[in-house]
Amino acid sequence: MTTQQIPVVVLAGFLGAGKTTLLNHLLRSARGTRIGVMVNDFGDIGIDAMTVAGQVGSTVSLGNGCLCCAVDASELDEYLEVLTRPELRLDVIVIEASGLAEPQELVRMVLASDNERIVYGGLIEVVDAAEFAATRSRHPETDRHLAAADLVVVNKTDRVPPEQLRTVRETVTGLAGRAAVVEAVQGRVDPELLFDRVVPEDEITGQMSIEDVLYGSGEDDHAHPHAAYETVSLATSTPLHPRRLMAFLDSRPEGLYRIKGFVDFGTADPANRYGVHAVGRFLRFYPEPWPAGEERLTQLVLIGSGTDTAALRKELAACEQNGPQDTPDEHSMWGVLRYVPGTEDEPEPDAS
Ligand SMILES: Nc1nc2c(ncn2[C@@H]2O[C@H](COP(=O)(O)OP(=O)(O)OP(=O)(O)O)[C@@H](O)[C@H]2O)c(=O)[nH]1
Repeated sequence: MTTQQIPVVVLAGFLGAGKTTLLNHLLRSARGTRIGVMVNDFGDIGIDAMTVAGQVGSTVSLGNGCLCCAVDASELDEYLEVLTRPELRLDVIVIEASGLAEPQELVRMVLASDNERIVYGGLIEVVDAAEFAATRSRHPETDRHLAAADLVVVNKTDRVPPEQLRTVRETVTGLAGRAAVVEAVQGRVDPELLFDRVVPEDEITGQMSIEDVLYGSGEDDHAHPHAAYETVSLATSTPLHPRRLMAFLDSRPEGLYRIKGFVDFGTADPANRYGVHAVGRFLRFYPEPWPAGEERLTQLVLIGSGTDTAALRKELAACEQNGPQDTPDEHSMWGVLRYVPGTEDEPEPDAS
């Protein structure tokens, strides 16, 4: 089921791009969220961050050298096995690839894992805005890495003048194809781009002051550059048409990075609701029986960068069924079922 699977995020980028800085930022700003990490070396991870990372102990350190050279698929599975133990109650696992690793290899290893408690959480490429041109000329494989990414973080924007940043961003966006592209200083991206933050109890019960509402609630505001991405939500009691939803998903626009929630397909499958999990080009549906007494609602959240939110809202609304004459036929679920794990013709996600 969607809610129980732990997303495994692969964090890649060339030497010095800011992967560890970003990881430390995630660990610091995660608060109630429990993050497991796999890195080559714990040396660079801050002591305060280690209080979170420490829950999994040194067992996750993969030793020196390139992660994907040092670890074959069975070893990766071994570490995932440790990190997904229920007693650790981790909400997300981040694998930091060594600066020289081929990230696509790691992604393939995660996708090939038969650990049922995990789900692929996306490939994030960190780019050094100041060194981008030089890195690209020294390492032509940069282009391939960017093309495989689901989210590109253009980091160190403080080190380049606006003009140069625009050029870097344009080049990156061109190479990254459908990936979402966000800018950052010191790796400070909103953790919610990567995973669902668990809201700590004091935030739920605590009262918000007017300042909180206007300016956010304090210390890690600068860590939540909300302008970096857009969110579109849909909550409707009208069932969605499976064919139209699949047409929308199959042609989802560039920059639409994550989709999560539940779908009601009405009479097309009255017994089940369908959990949706999409990150980059990766898409899965998880049918599960409707909980007894639960209102039949479709609830979706779409997260993207550089997307046309008005158009997304319109396209989503067009997926709703229009009365009895629009009732889906018996074959209309086939497109959806292709993305249910364990079905015979489950598509291979594009990790090339
Ligand atoms: N000016 C500036 N420096 C940054 C930024 N982000 C990271 N750095 C610095 O860049 C250096 C490299 O950052 P790391 O996070 O260690 O990079 P990495 O990608 O993990 O490096 P490797 O582990 O060697 O692959 C460190 O000295 C960071 O403090 C940023 O946004 N601006």
